[in-house]
Amino acid sequence: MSCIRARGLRKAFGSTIALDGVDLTVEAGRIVGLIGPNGAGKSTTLHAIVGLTACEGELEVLGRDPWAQRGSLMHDVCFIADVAVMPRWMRVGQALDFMAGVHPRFDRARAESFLARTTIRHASRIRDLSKGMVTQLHLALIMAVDVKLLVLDEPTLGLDILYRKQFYDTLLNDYFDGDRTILVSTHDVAEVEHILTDVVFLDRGRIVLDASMEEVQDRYLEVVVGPDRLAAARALRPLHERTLLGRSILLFDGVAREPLAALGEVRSPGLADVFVALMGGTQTAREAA
Ligand SMILES: Nc1ncnc2c1ncn2[C@@H]1O[C@H](COP(=O)(O)OP(=O)(O)OP(=O)(O)O)[C@@H](O)[C@H]1O
Repeated sequence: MSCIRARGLRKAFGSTIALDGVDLTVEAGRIVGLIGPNGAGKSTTLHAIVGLTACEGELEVLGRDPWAQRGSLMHDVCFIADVAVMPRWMRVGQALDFMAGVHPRFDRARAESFLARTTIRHASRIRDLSKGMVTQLHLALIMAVDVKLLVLDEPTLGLDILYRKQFYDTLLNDYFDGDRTILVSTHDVAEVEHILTDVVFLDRGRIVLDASMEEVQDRYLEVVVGPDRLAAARALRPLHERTLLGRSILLFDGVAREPLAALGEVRSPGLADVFVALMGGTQTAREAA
């Protein structure tokens, strides 16, 4: 059984089509990045998955219909939007009490042992903690919830780079155990690239790319060419072309390494470059040819 299985998901808000036929399968034990620009439909997808919004189409999460069976689904799912946004008036001990009261799978001892590694004290008020400490507290609460699926909607928005890195590193090292599934949305590709097993690019309510990181590695190549080889490189129909320090960098989808190597230095593009190539909307060499 897949962890998430969506077929033909559609959602309209008035005349705005937020999801326009999304098919998505996420297997258990994967870390999937749902990546897209503002308004792409990321939050709507995640809300549908955790049963916060009803959609047309078929959707099954951990064998349940999220909209109809939200109560039971929430025993196995944790949904977080905005790390480090917590009630400022609460004390740390009260946040632990609250979690213990509302979530049947919250393991207080686990949260306590994580907090013991920090300088956060039970008696501290959240408003007196630094932003980094609030991130640590939030992580301690998340990581103590024993669920099968963790859904994170742009979790690190508003955090600076150090805390964002700390958040993802801790998530990977102390939470992910190979059985859990993590689905994280972001518009910052570089931030999550190193933790993902799979990537889904979403644009205007449609999936543009759905692949494992290995598939991305195998499929896309970049070649750096000088002006003398540019016409030959363009003839191989690149997906995207950009110029950097006077040299052209052409990105190809599904073209073998050998013919590219004859044109210049071949390398694997970063996920951000593939994202720009697929979503950039700029004129590509293919169009120019
Ligand atoms: N409750 C709503 N009422 C009306 N329109 C909505 C509502 N929720 C989302 N939309 C619209 O649906 C589209 C998709 O929004 P969604 O929030 O899912 O995108 P997103 O990819 O999460 O964007 P962002 O990165 O900006 O949060 C947008 O055009 C948005 O304006």
